[in-house]
Amino acid sequence: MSKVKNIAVLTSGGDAPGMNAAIRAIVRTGNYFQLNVYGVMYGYRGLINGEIMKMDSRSVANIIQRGGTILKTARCKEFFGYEGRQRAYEQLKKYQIDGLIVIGGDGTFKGALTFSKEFDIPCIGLPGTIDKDIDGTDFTIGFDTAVNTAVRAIDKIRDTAEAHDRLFIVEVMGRDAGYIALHSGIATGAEHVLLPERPTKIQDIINELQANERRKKLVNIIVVAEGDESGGANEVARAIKEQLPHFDTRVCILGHIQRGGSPTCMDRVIASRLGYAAVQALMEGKHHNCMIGIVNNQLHYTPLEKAVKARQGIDPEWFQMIRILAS
Ligand SMILES: Nc1ncnc2c1ncn2[C@@H]1O[C@H](COP(=O)(O)OP(=O)(O)OP(=O)(O)O)[C@@H](O)[C@H]1O
Ligand SMILES: O=P(O)(O)OC[C@H]1O[C@](O)(CO)[C@@H](O)[C@@H]1O
Ligand SMILES: [Mg+2]
Repeated sequence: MSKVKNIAVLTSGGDAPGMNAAIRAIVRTGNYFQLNVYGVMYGYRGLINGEIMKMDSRSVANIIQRGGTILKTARCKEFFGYEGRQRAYEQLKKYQIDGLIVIGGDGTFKGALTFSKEFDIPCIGLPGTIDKDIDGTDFTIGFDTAVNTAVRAIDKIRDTAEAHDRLFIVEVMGRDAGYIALHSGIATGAEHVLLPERPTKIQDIINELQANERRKKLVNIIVVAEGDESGGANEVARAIKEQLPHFDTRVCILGHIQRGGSPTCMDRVIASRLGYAAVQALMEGKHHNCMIGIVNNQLHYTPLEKAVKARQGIDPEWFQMIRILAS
């Protein structure tokens, strides 16, 4: 018999499509096993301020297909301080909550780790971020939707680039990670992909653009991750225009459209599996203070201290492939 009776769930950091599917899975699994499930509004801010409500199966009806998060989200400065976390703990005590599920990125997990150590509250993390920048999981809730949104947008940009023989520099999200850029760039046949994981050599790109011009290849798409050290699409455009002023160059920053929208099937399935597993982990008293991810299609449990920002080395072969396939 599970000792856990009352659990809470919150979403924190940037929203990600599929968070609602995870909330739904948590509430329905919890209710099925006769737990009380509380939803905390606005992430850690709502925990500190006591914006907590009981949820039941009907309160999560018709949300699996919706982007955003019905619990809303926030980035909360007070939670960085002990006093804020103590206030949060008092709220959990008030509702007799004995397990907390946090859905967010690496920052959210750092907060949960400190909180669980200080106040002995079991926490489970679920990776919810479009950036896919977390160790211990092959996928994060939201990445697949975001990257598909970027692909659809870049396909449209290519149409107009083709019509005008233009160079387009498209900036995609990814604060410190280039996964959205890498995958959307490959999937749209981009000529270049610039990522924070690899130093950008603008001069090499300029040389290749000139070589393309000589062989009458006049349409070029460069996908830049916002976190690339070159400073983003505007900076790349400025550097290129200095040497190639005759190129008809445009910049498009995709921005937050990548965070919204109905989650893909893949994100809904990942979120449902992870939400279901999170409740089971709390009930079984196993894997406390772990993030649950998916590795090789199996659930994978990573201690929160190791569920940190991932910066994978990207094999240089990928970049060679991008150049060959775009030639
Ligand atoms: N070191 C920390 N100690 C306590 N709380 C933290 C810490 N780091 C982050 N948090 C809490 O987690 C919140 C979310 O973190 P952050 O803004 O880094 O987003 P994230 O979870 O990494 O998601 P994403 O990067 O996808 O937007 C912070 O606003 C803060 O409340
Ligand atoms: O919406 P905000 O708070 O400006 O955050 C933007 C950041 O969040 C992310 O979308 C991740 O959630 C990053 O790709 C981006 O740098
Ligand atoms: Mg983060």
